[in-house]
Amino acid sequence: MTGQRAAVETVAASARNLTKIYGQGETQVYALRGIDLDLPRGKFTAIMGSSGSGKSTLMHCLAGLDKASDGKVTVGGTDLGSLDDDALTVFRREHIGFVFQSFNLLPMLTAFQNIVLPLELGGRRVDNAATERAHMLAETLGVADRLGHRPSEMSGGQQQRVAIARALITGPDLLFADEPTGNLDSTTSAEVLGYLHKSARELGQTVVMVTHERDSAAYADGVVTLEDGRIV
Ligand SMILES: Nc1ncnc2c1ncn2[C@@H]1O[C@H](COP(=O)(O)OP(=O)(O)OP(=O)(O)O)[C@@H](O)[C@H]1O
Repeated sequence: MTGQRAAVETVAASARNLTKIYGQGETQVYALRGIDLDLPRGKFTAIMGSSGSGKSTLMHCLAGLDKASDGKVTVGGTDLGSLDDDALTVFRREHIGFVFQSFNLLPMLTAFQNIVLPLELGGRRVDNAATERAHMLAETLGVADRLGHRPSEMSGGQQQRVAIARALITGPDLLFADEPTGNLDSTTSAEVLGYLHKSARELGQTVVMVTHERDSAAYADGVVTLEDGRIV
């Protein structure tokens, strides 16, 4: 095995000298000041830091939602800097899953229909294998008995777990969770964080979560702390 392939198999995503500058001249803001980071495959990593430390910027650059000013981001062996906007959109759809504070489920669709939606949007058929995977994810995330329900018929925690299943349906290289428990009470938050951890441990999914809560970060296998655009 070549060194490069070995690296791709153990590291899901990496940043090298990742730098992000907003604005120009006197209004320039250095949001990221040369970040070097490897996200281990199949692990749950938390990105922590106070407000303005660069957490969202780091996540957006790693997820291909924002372009770096300098440096390099690699996800699943692909250099994101080598992709144009259209290619990046397709790459995100196929290789990156997103979970947000607001669950963003479509209200008129059932849980099952929400979970398989990314496949349909990507032009893939929901065949037997896809249906089986949706059921397996629902089982793992404890919402198998809710598959026929619409979001309004589910609790916040259940909706977020359906959103996690939806983000995992394509088997992404990375699952990004941006303050995933921001809208949940502490008991439900603990449950959802437990399921994110389970997604890494049992399904081998690489999970990255942005949070400003130390309690939430405690569920992760590793914590990256940012301060003023640097890892500390
Ligand atoms: N679009 C933008 N234009 C100019 N400055 C920006 C922009 N986005 C972020 N910044 C600045 O970059 C720095 C990092 O912001 P970022 O949103 O990444 O921090 P954060 O840690 O996610 O904060 P929070 O926890 O409040 O969301 C801050 O100083 C912020 O003001």
